[in-house]
Amino acid sequence: MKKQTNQRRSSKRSNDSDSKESKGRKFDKKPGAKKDFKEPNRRGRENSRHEAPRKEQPEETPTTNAEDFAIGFYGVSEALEAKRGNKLFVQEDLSGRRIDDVKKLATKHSVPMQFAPKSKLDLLSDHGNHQGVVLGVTPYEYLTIEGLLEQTTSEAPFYLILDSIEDPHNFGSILRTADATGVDGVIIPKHRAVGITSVVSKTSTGAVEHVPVARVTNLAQAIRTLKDKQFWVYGTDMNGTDYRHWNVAGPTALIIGNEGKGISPGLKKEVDEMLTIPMTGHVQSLNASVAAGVMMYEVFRKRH
Ligand SMILES: C[S@@+](CC[C@H](N)C(=O)[O-])C[C@H]1O[C@@H](n2cnc3c(N)ncnc32)[C@H](O)[C@@H]1O
Repeated sequence: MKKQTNQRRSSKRSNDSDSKESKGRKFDKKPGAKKDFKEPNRRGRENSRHEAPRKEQPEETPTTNAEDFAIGFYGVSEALEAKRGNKLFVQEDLSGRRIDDVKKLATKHSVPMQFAPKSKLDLLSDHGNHQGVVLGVTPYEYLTIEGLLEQTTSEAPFYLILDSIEDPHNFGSILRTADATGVDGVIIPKHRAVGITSVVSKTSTGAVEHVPVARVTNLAQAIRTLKDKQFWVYGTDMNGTDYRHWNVAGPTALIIGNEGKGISPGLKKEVDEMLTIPMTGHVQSLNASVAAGVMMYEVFRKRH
């Protein structure tokens, strides 16, 4: 297996999607391998905190930690459905169908509710646009890279690797498009990057509950693991091959770089090919989530 991988790595990939090399290559999964990870929400993630008999929360405002709350109608509803909710705060002077829908969902999932002034919801959501609903959630359970590979069922998975995205709106927006285009997983670094916060969850309009996210301490190591599993790994910058010639056949991973610094030089060394979205105007680059969206839809367009 290793030898075959090295052979493949030594030759530059043809952009002809019918090339012999890419045809029929299977995603190398070990059937029946032992699971060493917890499945994410909506795919059977168990949550012992959620299942334990509920105690009413103390009345004081909990410590505000963006990873502990979901906000807004979509973010809250999806987190409730994913059984991550532990307490719903509803703005006391608001009513309406969407608020009622969220309340019904909380009741359905036996999540306690508290009516509170807007000032308290503002505080809990760190002044995010909460739309009158804030949900205390159990922390998101990230997958490991092995866990992500293990649970991926596509023959030719497509993963996004985010090299230190810092803006939660960019991350949320990327997750939203990832869900829309059927991306099999998103890989993020543990340090110097945004994790799954309330703003990410809201911007993703709940997609965060559907797209598996793996968090790793070393992206370069994660990429080497993917290469060992026969993935083609692509980077994105302004000096690569025109993305319209991208051969998306087979297991594929695509790296999107940091908003300011782009992809780190260390990771560029690991990629099979760099890709570029041509630009004819005056600005230097696209927004990271816009570039990610273009690339995700390119895979979708070519594969569907
Ligand atoms: C705002 S850009 C970073 C710009 C950074 N100064 C650089 O030189 O790479 C953030 C990320 O979006 C992606 N990106 C933006 N515009 C792109 C383009 N035209 N082609 C390919 N990728 C692009 C790349 O992944 C890039 O790392």
